[in-house]
Amino acid sequence: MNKVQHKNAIELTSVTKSFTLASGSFQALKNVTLRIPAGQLVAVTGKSGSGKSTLLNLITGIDKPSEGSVSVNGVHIDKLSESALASWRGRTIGVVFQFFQLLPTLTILENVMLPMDFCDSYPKKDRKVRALQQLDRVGILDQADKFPSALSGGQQQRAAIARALANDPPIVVADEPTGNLDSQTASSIFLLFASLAHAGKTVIVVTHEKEFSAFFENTIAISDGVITNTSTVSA
Ligand SMILES: Nc1ncnc2c1ncn2[C@@H]1O[C@H](COP(=O)(O)OP(=O)(O)OP(=O)(O)O)[C@@H](O)[C@H]1O
Repeated sequence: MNKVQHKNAIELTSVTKSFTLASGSFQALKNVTLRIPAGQLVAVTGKSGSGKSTLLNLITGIDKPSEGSVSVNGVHIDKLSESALASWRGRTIGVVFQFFQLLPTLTILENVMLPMDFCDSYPKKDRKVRALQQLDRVGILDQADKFPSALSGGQQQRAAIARALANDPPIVVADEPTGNLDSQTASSIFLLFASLAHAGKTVIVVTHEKEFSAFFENTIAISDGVITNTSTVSA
């Protein structure tokens, strides 16, 4: 597995993302150029509809840019085929969602083992130990054999973060990961993200919650598809 960390984990160059609507073409992102250095904890902020999820979808390769290029950890992902992209994504990017999206019929341990099963990233005999290590890392090793419904919201999000870490991706993206959690639990989740960045992962978090800005080394503010404020931008 290629574990080389590039200086810039994310590079968007002159990226425009257009959607075709009945009323014509709509630009959700407009000529965005952006560099995110490896190992940073970065917030993406902006009003509803400003383009935050569109940006994440381009970084994870779920969407392709209409114009411009997207390079993630040194790979020009807009040039990958769909099958190469799926395999690349599973190994390179861990994704965390607002509503956790754990599979309810699997235990927490089984949920965390899933990405390794999907990507065949580690030998079968090693997957359980590796999943337990991730649960330990996020502080819920004692919840391994429970089903998601038996866990608190904060514990479920920790489990989802453990699952995102299963394949040891260099990049973690999270779309409003604390939107469904109380403020104290949210703080503990942001601390966990900070520890991941400290350990060298690039962590990109979409959040509406301004009170947590101190956790982030950089903030990318988006307004109407344009980046209005960030110290990570360079032309
Ligand atoms: N598949 C699509 N087809 C058409 N328009 C889209 C599509 N996806 C997003 N858009 C539009 O692009 C703009 C940006 O959407 P996006 O989901 O990126 O915003 P957001 O900042 O993530 O919003 P929210 O905080 O509400 O999730 C919006 O006007 C949205 O309606």
